[in-house]
Amino acid sequence: MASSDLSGPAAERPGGVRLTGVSHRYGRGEDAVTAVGPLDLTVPPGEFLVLVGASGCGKSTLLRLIAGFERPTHGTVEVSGTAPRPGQGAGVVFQQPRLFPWRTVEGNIDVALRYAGVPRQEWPERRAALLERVGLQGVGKRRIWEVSGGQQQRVAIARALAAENPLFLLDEPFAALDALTRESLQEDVRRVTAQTGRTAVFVTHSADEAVFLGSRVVVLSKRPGRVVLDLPIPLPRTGASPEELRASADFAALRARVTQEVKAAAA
Ligand SMILES: Nc1ncnc2c1ncn2[C@@H]1O[C@H](COP(=O)(O)OP(=O)(O)OP(=O)(O)O)[C@@H](O)[C@H]1O
Repeated sequence: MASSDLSGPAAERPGGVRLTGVSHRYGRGEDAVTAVGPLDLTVPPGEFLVLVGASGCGKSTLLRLIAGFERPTHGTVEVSGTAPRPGQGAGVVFQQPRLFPWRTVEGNIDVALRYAGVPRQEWPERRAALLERVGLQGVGKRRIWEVSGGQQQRVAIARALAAENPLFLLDEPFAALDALTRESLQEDVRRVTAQTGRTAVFVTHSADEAVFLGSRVVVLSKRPGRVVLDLPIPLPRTGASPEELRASADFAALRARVTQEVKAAAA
């Protein structure tokens, strides 16, 4: 496919994202802060795009614009060919799981299934499939405070997958987790997106996480964030084990490249 096609019809298909001349400012007058842009970015359906950059460079702002939680001060944002609307068209996972603590794991997933308009008789089957997909079989009846932080984040991922939206947005979802749990969840997210073919946009500070997860990594400059590196990640999405992938020379070289660019951008 010619690269010009990526900014055209591909971005209008389900799960495609297109940002054109986007910038976003918070506040007014002397207090105004331009958080991001101007930038153009096109994400074709099925791509796993990771946004990396220094703290405060506007990564979360960009994700919120794509989710439709904010409208850009300038430019246009399109998801699946139309302006995004909050809560529709994309599943979102935040750094904190934001669950209903008094409900069970299953109860939290049921809320998402109801919100997605899934008929009640289909809930048991859909719920079981979601719990299996995120490795939570056997804990469905536990209350949220009875499961670990990593399991809570798995519930949040299952909830975001419940509506079967073609777009999956994740804002530093593993930042608060220990290293082992983080790696295990990275592997799950990589597997789930490869299996379902969803488009993903993932925000992180970590070059390691970016290269492991992404089929493409975009590094942003310091605020206001602009694209300083747009790098395809030609590592196998299926077949190789996570251990093989992490141990490969290609992985190390890509991680070094991204680390270098993030440092240079922040300087
Ligand atoms: N609601 C808001 N009102 C005013 N300023 C905001 C708001 N949200 C973000 N900002 C400012 O916009 C800039 C970008 O913030 P944003 O959270 O998008 O960055 P980030 O790259 O995600 O940061 P981090 O990696 O630390 O989470 C920051 O200077 C931040 O203080």
